[in-house]
Amino acid sequence: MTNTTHFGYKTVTEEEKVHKVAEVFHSVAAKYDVMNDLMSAGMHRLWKAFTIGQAAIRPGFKVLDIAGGTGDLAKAFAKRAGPTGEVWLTDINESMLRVGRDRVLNTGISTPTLLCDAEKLPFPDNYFDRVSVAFGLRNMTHKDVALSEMRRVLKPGGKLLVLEFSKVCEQLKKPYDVYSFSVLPWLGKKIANDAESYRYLAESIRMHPDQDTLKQMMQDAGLSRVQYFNLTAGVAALHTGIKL
Ligand SMILES: C[S@@+](CC[C@H](N)C(=O)[O-])C[C@H]1O[C@@H](n2cnc3c(N)ncnc32)[C@H](O)[C@@H]1O
Repeated sequence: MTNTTHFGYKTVTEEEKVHKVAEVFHSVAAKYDVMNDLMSAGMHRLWKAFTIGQAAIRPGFKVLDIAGGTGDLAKAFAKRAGPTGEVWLTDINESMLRVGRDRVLNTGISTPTLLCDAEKLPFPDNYFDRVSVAFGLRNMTHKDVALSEMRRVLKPGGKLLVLEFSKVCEQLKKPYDVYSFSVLPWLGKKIANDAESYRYLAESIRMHPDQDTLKQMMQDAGLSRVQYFNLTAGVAALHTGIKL
């Protein structure tokens, strides 16, 4: 039997979802950074700065950034881990990873870069001090499998950080819906000539588990001391958990 899942509001086979997500990120890779700044009015930088603070990377740390895309987190982590550290920039999508690798290299930092699926991480057990995933989990087909993989590769005492769009507070719901379903696709069309990918973005955010559901999923994956921080009234949330 073919398993189905969702791609935004559409029901698709799991295989179709993987292809469709790949198409979205091949299509947006070149304009991804400028669109991020425009769509969030630069706020994604603050959310990432908060995540970097919570990661508390020390020199020598081994860090894995999953679905790292254009490399914002990996770049910041590599600066903090220093020459004795090891920071991996990974993503399933070659177009995104290529942009990320070049951006990181342009800052004079060299990080290992690897094309890989979060659901099958090619790393040993108990290897990393920190694992991060920013705005990536939403696109994964088997989020439970990906979260277990993230836990597996963490060292005991290591920390997982999941930054993702989340559920906004009630007062913001209406204006946020108007913005997401009208302004976002329009901006996508104007800037990246791709309204569809940005419609998918809005839909996939609505389909993503809310703060408490994701917290439970992280606990189910075996993480402890799971907590979350709402950012910009829940537009995004950072979840953290420890592998004991
Ligand atoms: C919205 S981008 C986020 C990029 C970057 N982390 C950031 O915060 O700007 C989502 C990324 O998730 C990646 N992705 C989707 N499914 C994945 C999977 N199963 N394994 C690894 N990466 C995946 C996509 O290729 C894409 O680069």
